Amino acid sequence: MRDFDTIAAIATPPGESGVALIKISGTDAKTIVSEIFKMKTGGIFLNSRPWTMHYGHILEHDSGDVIDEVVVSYFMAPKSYTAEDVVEITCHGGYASTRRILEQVMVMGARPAAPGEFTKRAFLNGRIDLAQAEAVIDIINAKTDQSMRTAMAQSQGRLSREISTIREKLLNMLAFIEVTVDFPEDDLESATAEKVKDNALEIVEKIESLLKTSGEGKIIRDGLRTVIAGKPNVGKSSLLNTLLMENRAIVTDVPGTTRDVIEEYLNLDGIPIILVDTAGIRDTQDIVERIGVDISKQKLVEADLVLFMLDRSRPIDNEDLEIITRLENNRYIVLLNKTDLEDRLDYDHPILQDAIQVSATNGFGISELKKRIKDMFFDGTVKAGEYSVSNDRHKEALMRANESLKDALAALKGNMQLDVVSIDLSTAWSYLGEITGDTLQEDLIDKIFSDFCVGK
Ligand SMILES: Nc1nc2c(c(=O)[nH]1)N(C=O)[C@@H](CNc1ccc(C(=O)N[C@@H](CCC(=O)O)C(=O)O)cc1)CN2
Ligand SMILES: Nc1nc2c(ncn2[C@@H]2O[C@H](COP(=O)(O)OP(=O)(O)OP(=O)(O)O)[C@@H](O)[C@H]2O)c(=O)[nH]1
Repeated sequence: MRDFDTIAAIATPPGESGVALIKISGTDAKTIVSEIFKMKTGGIFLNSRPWTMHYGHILEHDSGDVIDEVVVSYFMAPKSYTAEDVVEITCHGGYASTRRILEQVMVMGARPAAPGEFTKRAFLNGRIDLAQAEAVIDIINAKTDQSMRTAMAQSQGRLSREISTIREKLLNMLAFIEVTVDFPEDDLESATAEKVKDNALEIVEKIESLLKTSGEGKIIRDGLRTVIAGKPNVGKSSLLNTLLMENRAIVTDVPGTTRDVIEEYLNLDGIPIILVDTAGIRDTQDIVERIGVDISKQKLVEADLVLFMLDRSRPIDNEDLEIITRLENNRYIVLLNKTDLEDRLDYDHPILQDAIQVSATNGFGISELKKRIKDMFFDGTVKAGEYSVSNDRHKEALMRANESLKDALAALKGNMQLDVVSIDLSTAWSYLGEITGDTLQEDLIDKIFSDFCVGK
């Protein structure tokens, strides 16, 4: 194991809570805490057995003043989260206690941990691979049970095992080719080519079945960005409220949300939906409103799905048509709202063909809308209990590996030299290794961990 310096961070969110956790990892973790921890038993923490918890008080080192009442646990390397010595201090939740304890830990020689640094050490020390480390963030970010299941499966090595199996197979193929090339007198070329081809086809099939899950996988991990669009006053906000009333998931402050755009999480039978309510789109001279309208237009561009709403109690006008022209590049569902009022629509317009009749105020048609969304994005590629590829980085690596394998197959078909085929196979092997972090450059690895939160 590599020898790193000792790092520390508060692992729980800032603010008031029942308890808070301060994590310390590295060779000096135990010595550092020993200096400031007075155990109730009178024992010395430095001599405590691993994987035990101890009750006592954290003292300010210089004055000996009691800072807080705590429970301290000790995990001995390599059986800990980071695979280093880890000490965890559980203190009373709150700004003052956590800050003062962390300060003492620093005074004793620890350094503040960078975002994701604990998990990064678990990776660098070989306890988990990169795909498993990435799953840790996905677990933290998971908004629905379904998102959580996918992330947990990945953190337990589900994808990594599939990738390792394929990479081993590729290595065997490479070894096989090498033997053939080294002993040309045995005239094994064509038999080897045949065998390599069979194996490559098998791997392509495996990779493609993984790739097939990636569309749904991404939605399960990141959520389906669904923008409610339409003219002012057609009932967009009412729809948002009706949808949220039944199935509100976790309400978070999504960064970048402006006053004019509301973003909320909705749990649609396990599918996380980021519902975006936009300002009504129309031409306006009012500067403030125009900013809102411009943001709405931008949100349309970023949407996975647009719910385009019309007020059924009024004829379609130019303002509606102007929004329709913007929908050409989006997947959308047309909603005809206010079905409780008199119908004044002219149904000639082609966009109205598959429209769903709803009432945002009395809930009419809402279950049909939900079903339509599910049918549109989930064709059952991901079956219950199956793992899906949810991360764009993994998807890209799989796609590149697949291309290299296809190059190898083309070379075999063209009766190219077997060592040409070897190059393609080892390129595929290398791309797949990026997923588990075996062949990824250090700066890219650093970037992945920098997206974590401090204390993870
Ligand atoms: N107190 C505490 N709770 C926590 C965490 C933590 O770091 N501390 N976790 C932080 O995410 C999660 C649990 N993740 C963990 C992952 C690995 C190990 C660990 O010690 N693994 C060793 C030993 C396993 C064993 O005893 O067999 C290993 O894998 O070698 C601990 C926690 C959630 N709860
Ligand atoms: N009768 C009836 N009224 C509705 C229905 N849905 C919304 N409304 C009413 O239509 C009006 C406008 O609704 P909002 O939800 O604020 O419309 P909006 O599209 O968000 O409007 P802007 O924020 O201005 O873009 C309100 O008075 C709602 O009560 C419906 O299904 N039936």
